Amino acid sequence: MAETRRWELAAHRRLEKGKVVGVVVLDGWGEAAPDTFNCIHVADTPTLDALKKGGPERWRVIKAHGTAVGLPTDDDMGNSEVGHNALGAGQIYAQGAKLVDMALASGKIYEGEGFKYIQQSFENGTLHLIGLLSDGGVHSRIDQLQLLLKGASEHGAKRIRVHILTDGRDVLDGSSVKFVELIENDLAKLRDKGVDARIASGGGRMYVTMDRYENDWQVVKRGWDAQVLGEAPHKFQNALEAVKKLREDPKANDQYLPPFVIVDERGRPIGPIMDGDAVVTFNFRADRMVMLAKALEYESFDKFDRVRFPKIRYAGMLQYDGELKLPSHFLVAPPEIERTSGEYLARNGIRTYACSETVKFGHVTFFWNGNRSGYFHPNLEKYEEIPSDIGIPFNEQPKMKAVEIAKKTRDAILSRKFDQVRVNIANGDMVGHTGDIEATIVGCKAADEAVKIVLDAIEQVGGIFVVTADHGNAEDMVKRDKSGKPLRDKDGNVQPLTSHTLNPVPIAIGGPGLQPGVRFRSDLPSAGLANVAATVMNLHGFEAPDHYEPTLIEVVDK
Ligand SMILES: O=C(O)[C@H](O)COP(=O)(O)O
Ligand SMILES: [Mn+2]
Ligand SMILES: [Mn+2]
Repeated sequence: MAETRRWELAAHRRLEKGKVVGVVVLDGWGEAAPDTFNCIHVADTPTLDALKKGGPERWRVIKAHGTAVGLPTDDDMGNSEVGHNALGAGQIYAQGAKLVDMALASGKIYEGEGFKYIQQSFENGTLHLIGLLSDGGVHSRIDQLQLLLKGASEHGAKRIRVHILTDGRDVLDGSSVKFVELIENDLAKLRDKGVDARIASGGGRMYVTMDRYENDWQVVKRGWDAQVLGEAPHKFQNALEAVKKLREDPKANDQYLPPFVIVDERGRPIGPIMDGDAVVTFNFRADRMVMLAKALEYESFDKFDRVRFPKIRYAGMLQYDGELKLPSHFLVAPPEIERTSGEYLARNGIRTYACSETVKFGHVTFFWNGNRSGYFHPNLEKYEEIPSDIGIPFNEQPKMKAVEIAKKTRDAILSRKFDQVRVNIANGDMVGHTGDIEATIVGCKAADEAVKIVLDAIEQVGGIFVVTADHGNAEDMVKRDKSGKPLRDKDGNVQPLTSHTLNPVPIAIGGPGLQPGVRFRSDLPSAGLANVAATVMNLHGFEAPDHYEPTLIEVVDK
């Protein structure tokens, strides 16, 4: 069926071609009731407030979590990968989390090429499992790791080493202890069955291993030293003691725990990665595993000194980059996100500029284009990255590069060299993840200022804007009870919510180029992020392909 589809898009019956369309994605910017823990509400955000007044015809909310973005259930919060995939692809795909669930439930994971490949190391080598240890469901899920541990041992793994990355970002800070206990319990059961299974190393996800978009290779190096070389500044006899001890530092935070290795009575690391071993990175999400995948797989590599490059059999939980075919072995085939709006528009001559700062750059390029790196049409596209701050938590620089991104985008708009400009403004999300309420308020204000710069430029060229978000975060910064009341400890302190939320996100359209009769339809109350691509195509003057989720807009006579 897909092969017979044409790439050429039909002209829209009512909407003209030739307007510059500015698509702004506010990362981590959900819609929620006014509240002191709603940083978007508390912050001074005149631009977004004005857009909201355009509802219901030019402002509304759309779903950004759960099944609306291809996640297993409606209890799953949205995230950048699935959010930008849906925004760019215009279609809802079963995402990595769900595909892994299905492969584990059916047992097919053990019959695939990837598992058969690593299995060859089980006789004489160790199986290493590296990944994020939590039930956040954004990059990985602990229940999938538990099933994989059991399944791998039943399929011949005799010696297993788990290299954990503590979370505190997609889940509450401090929850690392309970997740380590859970896995230690499972490993003890495996040991009872004669499998030599232990946690071998660990560290906080933002400080060890899980950098993204090559922002800071030192993060990956710290992980490499612990996981592969068995070297780290902290040494403990077991992981529970490690996490508990490291958390005694008053400034400790699961996201940033320093690297540690587990050692035996004689102080020797119990699980460095050696020649002949098998390695699985058990995150299903790509962005924060690609860098490690390169270090594990590429013979030639110059990002840091690996000291030792063990000859291993390596598989990702998924293939993380479809264009680079990385890693070349994987346990579960990733969703085949095809016929994205980026590809359609490039093939129909639309000139596109995409911009963000490093920590979100791949969101408006790689994720937007269906986890595909590179351009569709280099002559028509320009992707520009503004370097992010390195090595500081974002609550220390909450304005991030919002204004710089907006100014570059303004220049791109005013150059009139592009038909679409697409940006991601990171503050609501990146500062929201720190749990620092004051800083998040500052970040939201900066994001609003950046939006104004882009909208002013759109105004100058007679263009159209679409302002939306990929999922919630900054609009709710506190852990709540079932009735929605903030939970307080005995001293009256609230527990900051560092994660994303289940809230819907706003979408606003406008600009001088928007024809007077264009408004949001009222017959799609459950629409979600995947409905945005068809909307944007319409605003470029094209009908959307019929396999896309329906457009959010209609044109009425005025
Ligand atoms: O990777 C992260 O920073 C978080 O786990 C999820 O945030 P994102 O989906 O907004 O990137
Ligand atoms: Mn995001
Ligand atoms: Mn986030």
